[in-house]
Amino acid sequence: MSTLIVYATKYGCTEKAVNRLADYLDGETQLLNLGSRDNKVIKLEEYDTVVVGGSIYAGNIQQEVKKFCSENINTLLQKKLGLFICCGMSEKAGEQLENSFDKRLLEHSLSKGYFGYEFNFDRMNFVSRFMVKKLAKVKENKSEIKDENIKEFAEKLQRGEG
Ligand SMILES: Cc1cc2nc3c(=O)[nH]c(=O)nc-3n(C[C@H](O)[C@H](O)[C@H](O)COP(=O)(O)O)c2cc1C
Repeated sequence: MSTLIVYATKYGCTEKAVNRLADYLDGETQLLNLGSRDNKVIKLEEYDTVVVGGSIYAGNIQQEVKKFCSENINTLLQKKLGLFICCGMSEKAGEQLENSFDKRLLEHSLSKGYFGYEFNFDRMNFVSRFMVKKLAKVKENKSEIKDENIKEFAEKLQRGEG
């Protein structure tokens, strides 16, 4: 199995999560950070499995992820597909995941995951810090990456079950 993991991250949480996912997947795995400037040209046709995900800001996934999905939807619908998000409000994870991806991709995906969250105050600007303190009621750095969820996601994807 050759897998491409496509993701976007603002403060690095999603990057940590996809590195863990790569460890749980068999075969060759390649990472594509949509926010990075020095990406190699990726040919989606070369992968039989594609995982797409990112983190949630103001209820939605980053624009780069939306753009990638809409530009490649027909190819993604031919792949073994996994979709995931990282987000701070775990009780809203299901709803926010459904908001983030096209219905056809959600229906086609073999595995949908919630990979947890991090709040990294050292890297946030003043406005973000203020919003997180007010809305999430968190005041210091916190890391809650859900290793069990990532493992389960990888297993489901590899079993090929919906
Ligand atoms: C300004 C800001 C807005 C956020 N908005 C949401 C939100 O609407 N819903 C949510 O569940 N989490 C929200 N979060 C939490 C992020 O999704 C979470 O911190 C995530 O782990 C960040 O991942 P990243 O470092 O890969 O970008 C927000 C965080 C910040 C800093």
